[in-house]
Amino acid sequence: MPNTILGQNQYGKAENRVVKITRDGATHHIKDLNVSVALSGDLDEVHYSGSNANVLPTDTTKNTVFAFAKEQGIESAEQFGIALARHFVDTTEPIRTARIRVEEYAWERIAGSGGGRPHSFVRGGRETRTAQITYDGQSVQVLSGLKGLTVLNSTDSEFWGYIKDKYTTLKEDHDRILATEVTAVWRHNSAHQGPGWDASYEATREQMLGAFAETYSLSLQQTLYQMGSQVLQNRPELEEIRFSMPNKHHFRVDLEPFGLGNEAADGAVYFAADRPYGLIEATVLRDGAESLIPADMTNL
Ligand SMILES: O=c1[nH]c(=O)c2[nH]c(=O)[nH]c2[nH]1
Repeated sequence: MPNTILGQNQYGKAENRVVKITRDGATHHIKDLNVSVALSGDLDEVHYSGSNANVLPTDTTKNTVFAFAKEQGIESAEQFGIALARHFVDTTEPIRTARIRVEEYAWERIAGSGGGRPHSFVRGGRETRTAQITYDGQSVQVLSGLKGLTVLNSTDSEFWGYIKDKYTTLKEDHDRILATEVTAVWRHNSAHQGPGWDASYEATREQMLGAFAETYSLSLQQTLYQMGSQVLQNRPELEEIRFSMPNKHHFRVDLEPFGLGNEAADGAVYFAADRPYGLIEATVLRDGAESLIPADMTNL
């Protein structure tokens, strides 16, 4: 039998769905998170011999998520993740590193005649907010982000001037739809370690959307870079942002067989294809900043 050794390993309870209601008199507030815990440390023995002496049960990590939601409340995804990561490493000797991943789902207050209803919510059609917190006993690393932010420009997009070889059939386009579903992860500089996570998130999202809308696009790559660049220029607390952006192709339908023109300028009919799709991914950095967001972080 060949000899084997244990490589990278981590464990914990994934996808703890925790909903916290905060009551402010008759007015309620809701936080809806999906929290995944991954712990690593002095855990060779459980793999080699099955000794659980160094194992904090994944069941306990689940309980901790719910107990912390009650004891400390949930101020933001980032704050909650930082508190959990510190707890696992600082209170459990064999645990050396904790990685907490958080997804946050938005709920909006249902409108009423006298303003928003106090305790009724509708799940927002918005993107999912994400955060990843890593703590190794020394420093806390926070990556914030979002996924599922679907955007579309119905004009101001062209694509032409590309390489043409014997397999190229794509026609040059001077007025196309540009649509994508943005996944983005960004890194704050070390001076910004909260609070203010929510305000930073909203402002970053707004810059991203503004840049998408305002860029006259010659390629999705160019739009992506403009989005990242505008975020970094307007959010001094950020150092680096990575995007994964599928090109949600909208092809003008050939209506010639029915004697119909279908020009973009006249208001065209498109076929919204779902696959395959172009996939455009890149990191944008502040000049001089270190590239620390892993390339696969936006493919989770
Ligand atoms: O914005 C685009 N970038 C590409 O690289 C590409 N390739 C392609 O076929 N269509 C597009 N569109």
